[in-house]
Amino acid sequence: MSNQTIGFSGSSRRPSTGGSPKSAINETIRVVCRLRPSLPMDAPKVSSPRDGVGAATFITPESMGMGGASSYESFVSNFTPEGNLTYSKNWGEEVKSFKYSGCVGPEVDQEELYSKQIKDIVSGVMDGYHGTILAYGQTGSGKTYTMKGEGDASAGVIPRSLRDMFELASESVDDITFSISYLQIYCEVIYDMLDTSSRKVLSIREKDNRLYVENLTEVPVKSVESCLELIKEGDMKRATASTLLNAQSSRSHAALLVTVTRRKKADKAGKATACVSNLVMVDLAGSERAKQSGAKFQQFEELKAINLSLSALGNCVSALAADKTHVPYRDSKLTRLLQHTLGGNSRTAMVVCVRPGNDDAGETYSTLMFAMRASNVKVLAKVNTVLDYEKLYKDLQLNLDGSGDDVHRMELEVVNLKIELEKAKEATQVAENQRGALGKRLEMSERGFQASLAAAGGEDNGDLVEAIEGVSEKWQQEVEAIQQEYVKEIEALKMKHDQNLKAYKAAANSANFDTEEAGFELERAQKGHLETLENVTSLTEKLREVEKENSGRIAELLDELNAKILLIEELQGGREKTEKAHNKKIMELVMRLEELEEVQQSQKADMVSRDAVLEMETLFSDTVEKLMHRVNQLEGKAKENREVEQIGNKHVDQKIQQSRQKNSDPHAMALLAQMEKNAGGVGVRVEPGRLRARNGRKQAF
Ligand SMILES: Nc1ncnc2c1ncn2[C@@H]1O[C@H](COP(=O)(O)OP(=O)(O)OP(=O)(O)O)[C@@H](O)[C@H]1O
Repeated sequence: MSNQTIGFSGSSRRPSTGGSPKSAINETIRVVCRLRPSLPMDAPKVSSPRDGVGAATFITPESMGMGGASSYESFVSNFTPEGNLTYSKNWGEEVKSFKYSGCVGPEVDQEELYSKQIKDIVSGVMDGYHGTILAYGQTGSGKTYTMKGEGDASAGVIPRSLRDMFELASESVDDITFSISYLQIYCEVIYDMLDTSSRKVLSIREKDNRLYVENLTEVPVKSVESCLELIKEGDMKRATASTLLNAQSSRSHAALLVTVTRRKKADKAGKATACVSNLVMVDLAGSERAKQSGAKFQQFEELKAINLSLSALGNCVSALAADKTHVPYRDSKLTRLLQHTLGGNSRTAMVVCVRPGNDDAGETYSTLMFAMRASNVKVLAKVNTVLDYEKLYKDLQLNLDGSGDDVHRMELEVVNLKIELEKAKEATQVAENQRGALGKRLEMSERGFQASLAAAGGEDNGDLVEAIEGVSEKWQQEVEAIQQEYVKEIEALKMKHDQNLKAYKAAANSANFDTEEAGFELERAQKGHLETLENVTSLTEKLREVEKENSGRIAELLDELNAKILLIEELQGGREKTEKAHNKKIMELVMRLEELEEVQQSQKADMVSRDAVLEMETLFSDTVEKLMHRVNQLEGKAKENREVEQIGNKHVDQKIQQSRQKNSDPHAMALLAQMEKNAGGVGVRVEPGRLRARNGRKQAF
């Protein structure tokens, strides 16, 4: 198992509306609406007074004859395999039409769905195109069933795709290898499902216009079974994760990434290429409303994250469908991960799953609307070919090895030819020698013959001379025949020698040429390797620098983290104290409340009735009114008294004045004495001018 960085689906270039590159596929996202059958869990729920028995929001062949569906508030009233779907709202008053790539009802099985809607995208992946299959829909609508399936008979898209891919690979002459990665996005955090050792959190990175999930585990696989086993292990981990994180299957998005590397043989120009393509299969989390799901606490947080990512997906789909320049991919991890898939370089199919329960009508409608938008998104998929450096290197090595063999073979041939040439030379020499010897013998014979002829003497010996001349002639002829034979033999040897020489020269030339070619090739390869090596070295250096930077940054981050942990601990300590104080306060308040309740309870017994209170209130206000009336009366009286007193005072003052002037009025004196007495004091002298003020105040009440 290797732990490395791998890419998700190539370039994010948006498809242009103009001409497309050769072998590029210009199409839209293929949207297939799948209506799942009614299950016991969709037991009839009464959703309106007019809907007494409903269990399906769409008409199925089974429900068709029962006449129930058309009485529902909202329902799928018709659909065709060609993808036409009609949705009726308000008991059929409003009708909305949708058009998808296909529409499959409950009667369509996994095999039919796969072979008609998905298979060609999978085989496209084997030809070098990226492919993406998504399952979207409300919780319980059949996404996992569609993607994974149940058992062999109901196997879903994932096992069927893997089977097809391995089968195609076994039939191909090319060298095809597979690897898989498996991840989940839970509450906006990416987890590696194939890393059994840790629960590391992964990040999405971008480099050279290529998105990748950093450090995501990529496992080379050799069979469908090993893939399924790894997925099972991942799912088990997911189940474990669900206890740790409270994540259930529907709470996270699960994505399986299959990378296919197809190596082709080098062409005549010696260029070896490889296609590296991805098949991404995503089981999205279920869309649902908090109210509907009754989510609380952690579940609510999950739901928030799911809805955030699904609505981000919806926003991206809307922006792409409307051909907007800005697509908000960065709004969620899901959309960032699918950036190159949606509207980019990947053939994409989306199976939109719909539940039949009539309580789901609202969700069904928004699912259908989302699907409609998705079906307008354009994609431009192209074959993803790269230079296969590994193969190129291996092939060159093999070629060089082969050239070496050829040179060696030719060298041997040359050596053999040289030996034969030497032999031919020797044979020629022998023949020359023999010819020389024969010539000498002939000369000697000639001389002997002439001598014999002279000794035989003249015409008398005519018969003998004739006989000798005949022998001589015969001898001469024999010698000539032998000579000719030798000449022929020498010529043949010469010819063979010349031929050998020619072959030797040709072999030597060809060997030289091949050696030269091989030398050039080697030089080119060495140059290429050198460049690659230089690139690798500079990349390694960069990597080291980045690692160095990262380790510095990581150290800083760790320090920060430690500081934050300390802070959190302190805060927690403080919070605990505050909590304790709060708890104490709450306890006190609770006790106080209890006391009050007790008091209230005891007061309740003494409490008068509401009528009695009203009566008392009326009595009280009557009394107050009367008192106010009385006060007003008294104030009027007092005012009158004050006026009378003023007049009286004035009169008394005049009288006192007069009597003082006269100093003999006994009546005035008596009055004065009386007044002084009333003023209350022994030794108090009442002056006539001041008497009014003191008395005036007293008389006010
Ligand atoms: N086409 C179908 N035929 C038969 N049964 C189906 C079909 N689709 C779904 N089901 C059944 O419906 C139930 C819910 O399906 P499934 O678990 O796939 O839903 P889901 O959308 O993945 O839910 P979640 O979002 O919670 O993961 C399962 O019991 C499944 O077997």
